[in-house]
Amino acid sequence: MDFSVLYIGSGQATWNGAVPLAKAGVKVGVIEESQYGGVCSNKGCNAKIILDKPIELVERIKAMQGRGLDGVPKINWADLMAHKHELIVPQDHHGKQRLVDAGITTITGRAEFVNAHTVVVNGQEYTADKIVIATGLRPHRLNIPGKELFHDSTDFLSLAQLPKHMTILGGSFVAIEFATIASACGVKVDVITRGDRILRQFPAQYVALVKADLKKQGVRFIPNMTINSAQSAGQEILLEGMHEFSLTTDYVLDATGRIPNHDRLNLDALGVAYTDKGIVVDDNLQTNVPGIYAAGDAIDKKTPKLTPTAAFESRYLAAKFMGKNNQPIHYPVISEIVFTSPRIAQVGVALDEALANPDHYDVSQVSYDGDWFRQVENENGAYLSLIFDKQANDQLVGAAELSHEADNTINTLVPYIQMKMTREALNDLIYVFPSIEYTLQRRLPLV
Ligand SMILES: Cc1cc2nc3c(=O)[nH]c(=O)nc-3n(C[C@H](O)[C@H](O)[C@H](O)COP(=O)(O)OP(=O)(O)OC[C@H]3O[C@@H](n4cnc5c(N)ncnc54)[C@H](O)[C@@H]3O)c2cc1C
Ligand SMILES: NC(=O)c1ccc[n+]([C@@H]2O[C@H](COP(=O)([O-])OP(=O)(O)OC[C@H]3O[C@@H](n4cnc5c(N)ncnc54)[C@H](O)[C@@H]3O)[C@@H](O)[C@H]2O)c1
Repeated sequence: MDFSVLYIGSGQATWNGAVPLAKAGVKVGVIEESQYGGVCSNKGCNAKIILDKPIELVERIKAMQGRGLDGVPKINWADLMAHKHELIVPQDHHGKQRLVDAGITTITGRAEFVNAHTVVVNGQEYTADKIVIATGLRPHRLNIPGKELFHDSTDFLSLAQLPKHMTILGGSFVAIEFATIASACGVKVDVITRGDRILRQFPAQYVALVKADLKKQGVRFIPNMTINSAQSAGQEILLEGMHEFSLTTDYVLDATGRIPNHDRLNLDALGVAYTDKGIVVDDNLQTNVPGIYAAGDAIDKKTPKLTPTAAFESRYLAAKFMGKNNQPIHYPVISEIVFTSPRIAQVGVALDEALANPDHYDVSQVSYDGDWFRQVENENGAYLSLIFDKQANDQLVGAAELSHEADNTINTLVPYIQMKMTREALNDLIYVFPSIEYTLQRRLPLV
């Protein structure tokens, strides 16, 4: 065999495990058809957070007007984009170098299976004991006439010049994060959704506040609408939908989700099971074909398709391949965030579920409006919910926050929930003062 372990794809689901595996002396190969490091490093999280940063800073500066700061800086999109390129363009090179430095053989090109232990890339065959499918997702495109006029998240993240009027199809992470960025930069934004909700996975009450803020800023939400076609109308694009709906716009961002890349792997020849959401794996991340595993966004899974979950699965498989862990995968508590302004972050039991089950959960809801430390930045409209399990000794089992600091608060709470800390134990910690964490603790109901 050429390799002990051969990965297809080089994203988070690969390198987090492949690097330690190779450093432990295992013969590892990685095949990548596009940019090394995958979506997150090159056309996802990292690029997005660079474009988002000034939006967050400007919002915070706006809140401090007349409180020690005079004047709100303007966002310069061209400079911001140049800054993004400066940081992101080298990621492909770094992503490859990280593998090479660990002693991994990198193979550039598209992989296809020949049999359970062989793949072909650019006409050359490579064999391995174990093969890990970590091929991620690509943008879904609505299949309607005129779809070629649409753009996807990758296009937006490299947009040289902002349009005057942008129409976004979809209402989840990509749609709302990009609506936040574009609108803050002065673009007139429409968000068209099939249903009547956006950001379904986040607490309805916090989402409603974010939506109200976006509306105030001029974002127009068009719910319960199916777009049926698009066509050029001079310099503009004409969208037509049900009930004789029509709209002209300068730019259409198709944010209707992402689809797996496994259709390009010749899986049917091997009988590897998959669904339209991804590869089917058991609780050892092995497919129905022995020796073939899958990790990251490529899997059909209930856990969210995020960078930290992909990295967790990658490390899990590496430990398994090194013989250090023979247990089924056991996910720890998972946190997530949407980079709106302010952000919504959450971890553990969902707030909406907890509120719907008052016999099971005690929900402590806090407004930071009266909190002097949050008022240092004049942050208003910030909220925290803590969820305790009444049936398990008042353990903290979930939390959600809407604020500019939501990522920090929720990250602080992750280990408490994972380590099953009770309300009593949480009151028994001493933090730096003043700080976000100290403020959080003071908001905990005493036992
Ligand atoms: C715009 C955007 C913003 C995001 N923001 C966040 C965020 O803020 N936080 C967060 O946690 N997550 C975020 N995500 C999700 C995150 O990027 C993914 O969960 C993560 O990249 C998954 O890693 P992966 O390794 O499973 O797949 P990927 O990163 O998609 O890597 C798969 C790799 O496989 C390669 N490949 C596919 N098929 C083949 C083949 N046949 N042969 C060879 N190579 C192949 C692809 O080129 C790709 O490089 C975002 C995603 C997008 C699109
Ligand atoms: N902050 C973050 O962690 C972050 C940010 C961006 C993306 N991501 C990840 O990237 C992935 C993609 O996110 P996303 O927002 O593109 O997709 P998504 O799958 O989360 O949402 C897709 C959206 O498109 C809508 N939609 C689907 N099909 C449609 C159709 N035919 N017509 C109209 N609307 C349709 C859905 O109702 C939904 O609102 C997810 O796995 C997400 O976890 C994460």
